Amino acid sequence: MQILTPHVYWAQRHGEIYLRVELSDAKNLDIRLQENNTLQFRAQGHGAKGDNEYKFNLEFLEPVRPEIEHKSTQRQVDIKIKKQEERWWDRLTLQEKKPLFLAPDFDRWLDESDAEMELQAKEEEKISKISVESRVRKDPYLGLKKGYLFMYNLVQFLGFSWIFVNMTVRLFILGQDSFYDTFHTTADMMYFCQMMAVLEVINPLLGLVKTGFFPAMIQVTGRNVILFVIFGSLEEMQNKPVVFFVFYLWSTIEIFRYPFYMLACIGTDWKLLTWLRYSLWIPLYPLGVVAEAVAVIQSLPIFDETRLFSLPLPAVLGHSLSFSYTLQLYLVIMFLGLFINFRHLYKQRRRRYRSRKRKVH
Ligand SMILES: CCCCCCCCCCCCC[C@@H](O)CC(=O)SCCNC(=O)CCNC(=O)[C@H](O)C(C)(C)COP(=O)(O)OP(=O)(O)OC[C@H]1O[C@@H](n2cnc3c(N)ncnc32)[C@H](O)[C@@H]1OP(=O)(O)O
Repeated sequence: MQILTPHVYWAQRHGEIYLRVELSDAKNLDIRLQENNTLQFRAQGHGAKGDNEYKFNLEFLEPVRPEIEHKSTQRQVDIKIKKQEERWWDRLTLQEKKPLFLAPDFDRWLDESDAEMELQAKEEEKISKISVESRVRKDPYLGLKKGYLFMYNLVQFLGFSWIFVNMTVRLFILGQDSFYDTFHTTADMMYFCQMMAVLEVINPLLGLVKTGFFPAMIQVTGRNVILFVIFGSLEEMQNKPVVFFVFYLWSTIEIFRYPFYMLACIGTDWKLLTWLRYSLWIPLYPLGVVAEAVAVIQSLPIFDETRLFSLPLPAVLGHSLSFSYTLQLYLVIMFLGLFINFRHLYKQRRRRYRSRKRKVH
């Protein structure tokens, strides 16, 4: 048998040398480092000149470690050698003239600055992994917290879905007639969901979620004023079509927001659901505030008439101060609340899409 030289391709990193020997189905591999820092390769296989014995020697530019890793596949033999010192080499071999059988491995090739960036990225990844692991280790109740949040979001999702489906089915069957008894058919579930929603103000206070306390407070208080004070305490309001629009707008966002949070609890993210959670509020929030404002305005004469919640006044100032004045002030606060939460949601949307874009590049 003739002894031939295979084609050898090489690339380096600061700490390693990679060699790719073009020899398929290599057998009887004998790869060793000789004392003079020379790699000796010998094997039988199928190379450029067919089935044969192939060999080559490479005397490295700088000292390498004696342990050599190699893997023979059907197509090639991959060799990894560790440098004694982590340093960029100007060339592979001690002899200046490049051996004819040796060429750069362009699949693996990086120049020094690219290799440095790769090294840096690996370091950063290692550091962030360590910090995530230590954060997880630091909080022994993380599983419990996630479990609680998951259950909370699931219950809210089921509640609002029930309201949404119920209203939609009734709308298809009864048409506009369904507007008038929305309250009687769905109020109990809405009471339950909105009472539970108070937890959304408590959760950020306990550090369970990253939500700001103030936006959550505005959201929950705003809705509960409408539900419990305007609709709940005035029977005259309960069969007005405005109830339908308010409940429909509230539940439309929630059937997307809560599943989005459920997925976040298990570290999952569905692009379409995320987009809906961070986009649907753009039309729904102003519409919701307008519907709520209509409900408040419609309730003003009823409060004037019934004197419900009116404030007793000394006789010289008149009989009592109607609750409708408080509600007129509330109308102004409502649009202030709309502005604060609209800005908050806009920032959350920008933060979400900006950080995702950064992750992609
Ligand atoms: C002080 C008293 C003031 C009283 C003032 C009264 C004035 C009231 C006027 C207000 C008008 C209200 C009108 C309103 O009722 C109309 C409507 O609702 S119409 C329908 C449309 N509505 C909406 O779209 C709003 C829906 N609501 C919300 O989006 C939230 O309630 C809000 C607080 C506004 C914003 O949510 P948040 O700040 O939580 O943003 P994110 O969703 O981005 O979440 C931030 C991170 O926290 C994680 N998180 C949050 N909650 C949970 C949870 N339950 N479970 C798990 N994880 C949660 C979330 O995943 C984010 O994490 P990361 O940053 O890692 O992604």
